[in-house]
Amino acid sequence: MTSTGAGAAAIVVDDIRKSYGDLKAVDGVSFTVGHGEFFGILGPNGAGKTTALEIMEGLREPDSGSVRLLGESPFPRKPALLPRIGVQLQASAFFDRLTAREQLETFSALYGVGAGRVDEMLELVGLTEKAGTREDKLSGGQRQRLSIACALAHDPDVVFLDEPTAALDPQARRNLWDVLRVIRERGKTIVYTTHYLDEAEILCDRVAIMDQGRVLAMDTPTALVRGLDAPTRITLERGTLTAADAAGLPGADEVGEDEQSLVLTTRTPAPLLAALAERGTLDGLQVRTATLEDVFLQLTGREYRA
Ligand SMILES: Nc1ncnc2c1ncn2[C@@H]1O[C@H](COP(=O)(O)OP(=O)(O)OP(=O)(O)O)[C@@H](O)[C@H]1O
Repeated sequence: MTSTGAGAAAIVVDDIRKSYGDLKAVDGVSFTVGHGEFFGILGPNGAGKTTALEIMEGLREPDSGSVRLLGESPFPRKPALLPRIGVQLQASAFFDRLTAREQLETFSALYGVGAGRVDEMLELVGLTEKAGTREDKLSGGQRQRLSIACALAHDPDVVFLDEPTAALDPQARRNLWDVLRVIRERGKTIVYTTHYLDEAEILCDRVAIMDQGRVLAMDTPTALVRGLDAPTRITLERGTLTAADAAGLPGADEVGEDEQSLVLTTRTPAPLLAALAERGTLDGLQVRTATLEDVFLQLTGREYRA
């Protein structure tokens, strides 16, 4: 726990609103983020995630509502808060012509901390071997990781990351997930935005799903998915079992067929999977449970499109 006291929240967002002309970018958003929590703000493009994040960081003033960040109002900027928060800068905010190491040294100096953590930060984000490479010669994923390292240079308590995995290839995204997990293990409070629901489901302790400026749902990903009470779909390659046999298995609620596959729908997957295993039909079997995309569909009536 930090100096805000045991049990106190790291961030309290209370009914914030922000309009641009007639557009309600953030339309009455409230939530609390606990110390050490990895909190995700999710939603499609234009949902209001960045605006909400910038209000939390103190970069933008809300039209109404309030934010307490580590017990302080972040807007207007509080010098006392700055050493305690890390904000990931967009890659374009790097200094020209500096190597990865020099970027980190410069950020450390700006924060008034020594360069003692630079090697550790390079190691944390997997850039030790690129320390001497100029930032404009790094890949997109490497630049993202460097920008996260710069946000951590002064060892802040709370880290804000705006779409850190956007525009990365799948491998680079996964590498970055490992970095985010390590930051979380170090006890940092992380607030991040993403339009990748699958990723948030894996990484976040809790998520707020936003759409059109509002929070539609907020909870742990597991609780949100469980709340759907959606069935599990088990797909078998066609020919492994007849539809009639499948319908007689314990737990098989519905059986459907198409040219390639047999699809069993169940609310009790364990006995059904056990029965399928007994019949030696597990080869090529796929199990699909509900995801946050299904939660979004239920909440909005629309398919999720990032
Ligand atoms: N400075 C601004 N002036 C006018 N409109 C803005 C401004 N900033 C954001 N908006 C609009 O407010 C809405 C919310 O934008 P915001 O960037 O917060 O959404 P987002 O969920 O972060 O989307 P994205 O994933 O595309 O970044 C959008 O419709 C956007 O066009």
